[in-house]
Amino acid sequence: MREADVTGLDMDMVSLRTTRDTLEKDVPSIRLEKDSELREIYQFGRKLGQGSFGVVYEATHIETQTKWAIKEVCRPAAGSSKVKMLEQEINILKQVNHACVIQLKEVYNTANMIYLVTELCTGGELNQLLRQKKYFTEDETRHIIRSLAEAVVYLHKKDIVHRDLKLENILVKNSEDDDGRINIKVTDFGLSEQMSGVGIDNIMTETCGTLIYMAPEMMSGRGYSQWCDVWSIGVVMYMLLCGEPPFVSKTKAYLLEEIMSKEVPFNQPIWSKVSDGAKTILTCLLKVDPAHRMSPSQLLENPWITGDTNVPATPSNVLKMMREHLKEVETGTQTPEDLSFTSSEDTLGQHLVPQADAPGTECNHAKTSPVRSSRPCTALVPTKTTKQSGGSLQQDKQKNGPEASVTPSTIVTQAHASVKASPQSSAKQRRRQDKKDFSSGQNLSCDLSKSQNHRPFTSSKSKKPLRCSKANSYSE
Ligand SMILES: Nc1ncnc2c1ncn2[C@@H]1O[C@H](COP(=O)(O)OP(=O)(O)OP(=O)(O)O)[C@@H](O)[C@H]1O
Repeated sequence: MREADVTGLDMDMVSLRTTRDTLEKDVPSIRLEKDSELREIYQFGRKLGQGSFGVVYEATHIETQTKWAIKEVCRPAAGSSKVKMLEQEINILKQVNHACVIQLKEVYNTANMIYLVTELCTGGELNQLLRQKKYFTEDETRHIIRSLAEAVVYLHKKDIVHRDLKLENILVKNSEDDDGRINIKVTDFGLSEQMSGVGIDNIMTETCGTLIYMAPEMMSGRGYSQWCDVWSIGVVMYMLLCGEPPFVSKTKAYLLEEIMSKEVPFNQPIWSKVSDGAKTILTCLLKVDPAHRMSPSQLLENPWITGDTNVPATPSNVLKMMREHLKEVETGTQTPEDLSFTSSEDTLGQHLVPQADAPGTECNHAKTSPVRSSRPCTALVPTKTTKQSGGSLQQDKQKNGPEASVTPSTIVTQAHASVKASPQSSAKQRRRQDKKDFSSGQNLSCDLSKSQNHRPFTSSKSKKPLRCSKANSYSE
């Protein structure tokens, strides 16, 4: 047995991204001469499951008597699509270190096999648990969704988009911990993408994932960003609460049509027992337009998630909220200097930019809005600048901190200029125009298809033919 080189992995298997090396955890990658040598380190137990790559076993580390899961993978042919997925999975698992994401302990390489040693999740997959229970209570769902949102916030901060979030890829660490809570671990990063570019390079075009969890912008094939994961959180949450997916259709085209034409359905009797708070979150997560979707950070701050019932009521209708805000300025309860609009504009023209992570802000459009995609869920600010900065994701991060990277405006509608309205005269002018826009209702709609028709997304990523990567999951 010999330690692998400093890069940590077999270089014929994995081409590491040099920029990420320093961020990676110290996951030992060990070369074994024979497969039998691993049996001297671990005692293999029951089979836990089978994936498209290989078999997963429970295993006991002989020296420490600790239990692990070992994924045994036949080394795929060099250059095959499986190699890319495995590379991606290992590369990403080496970088992540979060309580709600599966932990990779070690990687073993032999001439024919690769072994991934990960933490053991004795509770199996979340979909199995859901099948047993039929549906989860709001309390159980809250805990699971909070953990999932925490994992997604963490991943997105690392520029990792999971792209295949679903019940099957959420493992249960233990069926129920001491508090009766279900501890989850996000797994299966085979279809994940790490965004290494800036601005438009962070728009992906590959269609991948599992249909019922797939965001509409991903299905449309016009380009998508990390907001596809938010849609999937919405589908997972919906399924936890009622046991069934919100939208079902046999083909991608029909499913897309269904999603575009329908409200999030709350017709089944079970929904009468679900709180409005939970339903509101669902409609905010399942927004057709990703620019109007609730961010994972906002989700974490939502009173339904935090259980904080003392959050001051905010007007749920954004237009109403903005009018009240302007009225305060007019009546002098707020000075112009108090205002700090983040203005932006893309080349598509006027566009409302959700301000990142306004706590307690809720959307309440499910019953009031006839068009599901036309109402934003986040605190919105008007956009009136005429300058296009070409600002990038990285530039935004430098200027505004890491959270800036997860605003839809930076990704979905490409680069925006973020300008603080500090000089009084220009701020006055801008606000006057903003007020005009708000009172006329202008700007309050962002139609994905219109936007994209106007300026189709392009990507530096290669476009490959549709291929089946695993049962129910596919990628282009
Ligand atoms: N760490 C783990 N602890 C417990 N069970 C696991 C663990 N990892 C995987 N499993 C089980 O083994 C099964 C196969 O996992 P694996 O990761 O190989 O495939 P998959 O996630 O189903 O899909 P893919 O084909 O994309 O690899 C899973 O469905 C799960 O039930």
